[in-house]
Amino acid sequence: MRYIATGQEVFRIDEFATNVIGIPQLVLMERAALRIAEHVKERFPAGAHVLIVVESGNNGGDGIAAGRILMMEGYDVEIYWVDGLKSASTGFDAQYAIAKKLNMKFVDELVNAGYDVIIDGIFGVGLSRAVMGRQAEVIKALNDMDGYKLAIDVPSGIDATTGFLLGTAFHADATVTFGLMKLGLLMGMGYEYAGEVSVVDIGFPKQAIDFVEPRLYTYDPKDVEELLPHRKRDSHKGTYGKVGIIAGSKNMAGAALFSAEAAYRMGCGLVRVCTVEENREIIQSRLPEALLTTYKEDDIDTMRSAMKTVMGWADVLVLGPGLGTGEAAQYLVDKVLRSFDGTVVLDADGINVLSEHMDLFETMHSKLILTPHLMEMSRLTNQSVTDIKANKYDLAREFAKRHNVVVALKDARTVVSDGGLQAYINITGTNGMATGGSGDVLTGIIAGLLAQGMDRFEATKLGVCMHGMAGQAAAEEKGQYSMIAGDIVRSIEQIIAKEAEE
Ligand SMILES: NC(=O)C1=CN([C@@H]2O[C@H](COP(=O)(O)OP(=O)(O)OC[C@H]3O[C@@H](n4cnc5c(N)ncnc54)[C@H](OP(=O)(O)O)[C@@H]3O)[C@@H](O)[C@H]2O)[C@@H](O)CC1
Ligand SMILES: [K+]
Repeated sequence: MRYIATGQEVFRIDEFATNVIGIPQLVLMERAALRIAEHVKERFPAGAHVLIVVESGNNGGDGIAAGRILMMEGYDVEIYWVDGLKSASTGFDAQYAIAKKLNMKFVDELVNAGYDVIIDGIFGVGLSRAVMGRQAEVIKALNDMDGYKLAIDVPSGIDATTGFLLGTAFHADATVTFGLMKLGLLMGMGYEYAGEVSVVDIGFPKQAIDFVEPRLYTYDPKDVEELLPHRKRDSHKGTYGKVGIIAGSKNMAGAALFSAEAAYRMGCGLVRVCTVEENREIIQSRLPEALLTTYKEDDIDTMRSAMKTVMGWADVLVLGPGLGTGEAAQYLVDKVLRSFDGTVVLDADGINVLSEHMDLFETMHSKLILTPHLMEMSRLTNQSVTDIKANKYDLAREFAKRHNVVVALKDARTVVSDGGLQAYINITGTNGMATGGSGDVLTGIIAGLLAQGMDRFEATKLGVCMHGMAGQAAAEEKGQYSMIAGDIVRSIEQIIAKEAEE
C-alpha cells in the first residue's frame, strides 16, 4: 500500500518533519537536490550542458542546490533565475548565497543554446494560482526548446492536488517527486505534463507521514500478490464460493457472459447466470461452465421463482449488467435488495433503477457494492458530472457513509470508498478500457473475490486494481484501439500471480 498525497498533505508532512521533529529544512533540500542530480547523472555523462530555471521559492532552492552538485561533478551548468517574485524563501536565499560564492554561472537571457538537460525549478507544491506574465513566458520558451526536460517535484503550472493546468505548465519528460506520489501527477493534465514520474525518498520520517495520514492510497503489484485469496490444496469447488449473476435482458446476453466468465477466471467455485429465457442458448454455448436459471420478463411468477433459486443458492450476487430499466428490472432490483442478505455488486442498469428508487436504501437487506461511472453517480446524487469530477473523493466517501455501502466511482482514476477517512485510488488501467462490457468484467472480478471470502471493501479495491491490470495486459496484446471486453477477461489469468497458487 502506498500513499498518494495532496499538495496540502505534503505541506503538512514537511511542516511536521521540520518544526516538530526538527529536521532542518536545508537537510531535506540537500537530499532532494542529490536525487535530482542522480537522475541526471544516470542519464547524461559529465560535461553535459544543463540549464536550471528557478524562481525564489524552495523549488528554486532545490534547483540551485542540484546545479551545485552537478557542477562539482563536472557538468556544464547554467542557471536562469526568473526573479519575478516579491520575496524569496530562506531556503532559496541560502542556496543562492552559496551559488554566488562558488561562482556558479547565472545567465541573463534564455536562449536555446543546445542544452542537453533543462530542469524546471520554478514552482513546486507552493503553486497557489495561475501562472501569468514573465513566468508564463519563460515556461513557454522552455517548452519550445530541445533537450531532456526534468521537473523538480511537480511540473511548474500543474496543481499538485488536482492535476489542473494553472495558466501555463512545463511539459516534462520526467518528474522527480519527493517523499510521496502527488495526486496531481496522476490526474488530468498533470499526468500528461509530468512525463515519467519517480518518487524518491528524501528522508521524511514515518512519524510525519503517520501524523498526517494522507487520505488516499493505492496498491502496487506486490500488494496484489499478497492480497489475493490463497488457494488450498485440499479444496473443492464449494470452497471458493458461489456467484449468482442476475443480468442481461433480451439481446443483452454479453453483459451476463462477461461478468460470469470474469468471476470464474478470478477463481470462484461456481457461477450461476440468471437471465431471460431468450439468452439461454447463447449462454450455454458460450459458457457451458455456468449454471443457468432463466425467467420471462412478462411473467412475474417465473421471475419470482428464478430469484428464489438464485438467492437461495448464491453466496454473492451481481445485479444489473444489461438488465434494462423497465418494469422487470425494477421488480428484480427491488426483490433482491429487500430479500438477499449477502453482498450484492450493483452495476449499470441496477444503479439506474436504484437511483429512481432511493427509498430502497432504507429497506434493503443486502450489503451493497456500487460501481457507478460518473454519469451513474450523477443520477444517484443529482449532481452534475463536472461537480462530481471536481470532488470525487469527498463525494464517494459521503455517499458510501450515508448509505453504508462501498462505492467504486469509475473514472480514469477510479476511487473506492467505504465511507471511512481513507480511500483507495486506482492507478492501473488504460484508455482502451473505455469499451463496451468493460464494466461488466469488473463486476465479475469483484464478485469472484467476494465469493472467496474477501470483505466488501477489500474485494472492491483489489478487483478494481486487477481489472486495470488485466486491461493493461489486453492493451499490450491487442492495442488500445482494438482491445475489447473479452480480451480483458482473457487477460485475467495472465495477471493472477503464480504465487497465489500454493
Ligand atoms: N516539502 C518539503 O519538505 C520539501 C520541499 N522542497 C521543495 O520545496 C517546494 C515547495 O516550496 P515552496 O513552498 O517554497 O513553494 P514553491 O513551489 O517553490 O513556490 C512558492 C512561491 O511561488 C509563489 N507563487 C505561487 N504560485 C504562483 C504563481 N502562479 N505566480 C507567481 N508566483 C507564485 C508563492 O507566492 P505566494 O503564493 O506565497 O504569494 C511563493 O513565493 C517543493 O515543491 C519542493 O521542490 C524540498 O526543498 C525538500 C523539502
Ligand atoms: K517544478
